[in-house]
Amino acid sequence: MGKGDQLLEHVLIKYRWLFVCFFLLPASFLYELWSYFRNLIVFKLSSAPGKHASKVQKVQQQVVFAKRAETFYFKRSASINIINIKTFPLTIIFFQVREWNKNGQQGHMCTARPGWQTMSFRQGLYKKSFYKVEVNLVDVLEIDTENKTVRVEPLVSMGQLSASLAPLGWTIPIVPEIDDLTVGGLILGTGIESSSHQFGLFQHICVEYELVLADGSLVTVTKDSDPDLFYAVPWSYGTLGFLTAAKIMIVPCTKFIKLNYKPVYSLNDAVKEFSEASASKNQFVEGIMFTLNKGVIMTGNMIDEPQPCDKVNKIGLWHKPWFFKHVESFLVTGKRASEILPLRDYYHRHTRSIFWELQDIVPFGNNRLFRLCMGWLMPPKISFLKLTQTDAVKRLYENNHIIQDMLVPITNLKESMQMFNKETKVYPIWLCPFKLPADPGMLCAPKERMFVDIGIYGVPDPSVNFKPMETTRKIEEFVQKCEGFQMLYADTYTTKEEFRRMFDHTLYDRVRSKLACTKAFPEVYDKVSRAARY
Ligand SMILES: Cc1cc2nc3c(=O)[nH]c(=O)nc-3n(C[C@H](O)[C@H](O)[C@H](O)COP(=O)(O)OP(=O)(O)OC[C@H]3O[C@@H](n4cnc5c(N)ncnc54)[C@H](O)[C@@H]3O)c2cc1C
Ligand SMILES: NC(=O)C1=CN([C@@H]2O[C@H](COP(=O)(O)OP(=O)(O)OC[C@H]3O[C@@H](n4cnc5c(N)ncnc54)[C@H](OP(=O)(O)O)[C@@H]3O)[C@@H](O)[C@H]2O)C=CC1
Ligand SMILES: CC(C)=CCC[C@@H](C)[C@H]1CC[C@@]2(C)C3=C(CC[C@]12C)[C@@]1(C)CC[C@H](O)C(C)(C)[C@@H]1CC3
Repeated sequence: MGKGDQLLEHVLIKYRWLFVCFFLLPASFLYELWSYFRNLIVFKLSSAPGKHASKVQKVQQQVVFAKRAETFYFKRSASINIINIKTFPLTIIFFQVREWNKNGQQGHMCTARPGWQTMSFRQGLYKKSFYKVEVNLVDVLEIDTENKTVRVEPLVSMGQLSASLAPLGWTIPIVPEIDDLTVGGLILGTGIESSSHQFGLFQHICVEYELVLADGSLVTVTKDSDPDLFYAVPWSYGTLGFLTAAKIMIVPCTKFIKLNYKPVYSLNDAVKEFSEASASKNQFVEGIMFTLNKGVIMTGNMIDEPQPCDKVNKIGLWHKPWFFKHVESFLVTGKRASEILPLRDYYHRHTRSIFWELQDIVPFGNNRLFRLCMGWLMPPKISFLKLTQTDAVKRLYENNHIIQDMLVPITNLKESMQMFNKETKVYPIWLCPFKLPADPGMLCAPKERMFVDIGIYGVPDPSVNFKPMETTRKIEEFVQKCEGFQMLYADTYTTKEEFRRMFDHTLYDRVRSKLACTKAFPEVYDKVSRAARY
């Protein structure tokens, strides 16, 4: 690398904030504005629910077309096979055939959602070669307060869903905290939040899935109508079919939450407080560890209205400190404290600082003056950050940064913390308890157990000699020994055999062979392993 390139690389890394502040923030704002008005018009015209059936038909047509195109290329039969599909515009077919042909005529399919839009550090290599199916389904379809369900399309985001439900006094029981997470990604990957100790993972609040299968047929499954497929869908990462709608439980909600902060000053205390809180009746439980021995355990409950003497802290306002910094401040006072927060501010509490990831990108993002002047533009859209990140920044993250969520039984919390401390010394660490019911599927377990998600996001301490692959492999091995799991949005460095040991593939394999998925979709491992992502 020449001197000029080195200088450029240095500037791009060190001064990424310049680009972020002067370009990405306004771009993100304009995008939010556009999507706000688009959603408003769609909602006012109520056109979305009516269009669902025809949009799903388009998905089916593309799948049928992919199958026919495959037959055509392998058997070299007449092109009439392809053009025969009614109502599908010819031009699109020709373009897609050309694309599919150019890309090596592979039979596997994936959604056409570009990799830069997904909530993961990397993008799938397969997005370059697979046959891409447009699943342009972005709307809330029906809010049924009588049966306590909401029916949504897969690209509905958490921000959009909480904005739709909260004014009506309802919420889904688990609202994963980053606004742009989508229902589809959370069902086919997984979702977790501070209410998961009561409700489980995102899949456990879903009651019905509508899917387009590998043969182009449309099915609607519940745990009673087709338990095999119903339980195989979560964690399948889009390798059983295309999700076109989901029915999710809703529960009544109030406008406020009372949040209690309990500072802890030793690992033993932290584990004790956190485990007790996870087994309690509190509606929300979360912990943030700022060192191995110091952290804050939070419990919360919805309340109807604040008392006149209560101070409401609107932590979502643009000029408020980042949430994790606010939490850290309770370590200084050392006292238990409580405060009232608006519920939506609480749900989206980690959005403005992208947990603690934004401090590496905009180092002065939590500065009071910056917040006052520019805070309303924050955060930049994760997808825009991803789209515009340079190779130098990517390499920097690859070699000096770790982003992993490890799900281990809560009884292994102490040794897990000690292990991650030894291998990474990354702080803050996110702790979120969740109940894992004894359901069939990838996380099949003999009995219901309490787990904890340990989220490690950040730069390992120089003293630990962090090596991305070796360190992650050690952690993965440890997690496997604890009978735990790794979240799939992050890279897995396991071998396929190790991955199949970590996740129970019995039901998944059976459903894949029953639904003829093997030719249509890759296995989960081939979408999430480090080798499958760039
Ligand atoms: C009955 C009903 C049906 C609906 N049906 C549809 C539909 O079919 N299709 C559809 O697309 N929409 C639907 N909506 C949603 C509607 O379009 C949204 O309300 C719209 O997006 C505008 O939202 P808002 O102004 O209430 O959001 P705002 O509250 O202004 O939120 C806008 C954005 O800011 C974020 N945000 C808000 N508060 C916070 C906070 N405290 N912290 C961090 N981020 C925050 C949100 O996540 C969101 O992305 C429906 C809503 C209702 C009530
Ligand atoms: N608090 C939390 O729980 C958090 C969770 N996450 C993780 O982020 C991910 C979700 O991110 P998001 O950007 O929403 O989703 P992604 O685009 O990352 O989707 C995840 C997977 O689901 C597949 N998928 C999504 N929608 C469909 C569909 N309609 N039909 C078929 N397959 C589909 C995708 O398939 P394809 O590859 O074909 O596009 C992809 O393999 C999850 O893995 C989640 O665990 C991240 C942050 C926080
Ligand atoms: C289960 C839970 C709570 C998971 C939280 C995961 C987040 C911390 C992850 C999800 C997406 C994620 C990997 C991301 C990044 C940081 C960590 C994130 C936000 C960033 C913003 C880091 C900076 C990078 O240049 C880039 C922009 C590509 C990514 C994008 C995705």
